[in-house]
Amino acid sequence: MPSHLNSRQTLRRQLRQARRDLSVDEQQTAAENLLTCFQQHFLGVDHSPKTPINNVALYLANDGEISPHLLCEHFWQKGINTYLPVIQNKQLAFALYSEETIWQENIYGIKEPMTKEYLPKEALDIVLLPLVGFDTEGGRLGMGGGFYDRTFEGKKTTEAPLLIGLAHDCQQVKSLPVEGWDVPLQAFITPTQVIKA
Ligand SMILES: Nc1nc2c(c(=O)[nH]1)N(C=O)[C@@H](CNc1ccc(C(=O)N[C@@H](CCC(=O)O)C(=O)O)cc1)CN2
Ligand SMILES: Nc1ncnc2c1ncn2[C@@H]1O[C@H](COP(=O)(O)OP(=O)(O)OP(=O)(O)O)[C@@H](O)[C@H]1O
Repeated sequence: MPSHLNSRQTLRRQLRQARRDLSVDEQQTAAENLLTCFQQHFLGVDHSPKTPINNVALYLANDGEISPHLLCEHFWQKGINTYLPVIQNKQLAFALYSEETIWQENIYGIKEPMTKEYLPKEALDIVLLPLVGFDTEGGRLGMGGGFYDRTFEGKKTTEAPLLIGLAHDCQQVKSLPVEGWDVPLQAFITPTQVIKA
């Protein structure tokens, strides 16, 4: 195996362990500070978004990932529609997430909405992505399925949606080994900082 792929695997293992080592209390505090950080950077003084947001994709936290559930509550209060990824032909489709959602589990045991209705991905304003590691250049290391990369392959940074990674601070690395298929993200939000790539 080429050494850069090997180092990707090693990094993935170390960074997954680091986020799984966080306590329940640390996870709760991280989720609260993530919401504060998001609000400070994406909302104007009057608490409305600086640019209108209608549709946001997020995820259900798994394997120590920082949880966007407080962001989700905030979106629901604002009448913003939220969507969750559903694995479809090695890509992701985005299904509405509401109080009425009926669930199924994907092959990794992560809950997904059970539906055949998806929002075209271009109609999403923001996608909040889970990640294992990130760097300040927009580099993202995921779980290794390549799902987000396949889904947004070829998307220009000026085209919707805005891709924003959510992470614990312990998931930041100096520089990630980049692969040709990696889709760069526009920003990362952690409990303490917003990093624009
Ligand atoms: N919360 C969340 N949802 C998500 C993602 C994610 O990273 N986080 N995904 C982002 O793409 C997709 C799922 N991708 C995943 C890829 C690998 C594993 C995983 O646990 N792999 C195991 C091996 C499991 C097996 O092969 O049976 C492992 O590496 O330990 C989980 C999710 C869609 N939904
Ligand atoms: N656009 C693409 N077309 C075909 N294969 C792809 C594409 N993007 C990624 N892959 C494949 O997916 C595999 C996993 O990629 P990678 O390790 O970058 O996933 P990841 O970003 O960590 O995962 P995820 O986005 O699911 O969290 C790679 O071996 C690569 O061959």
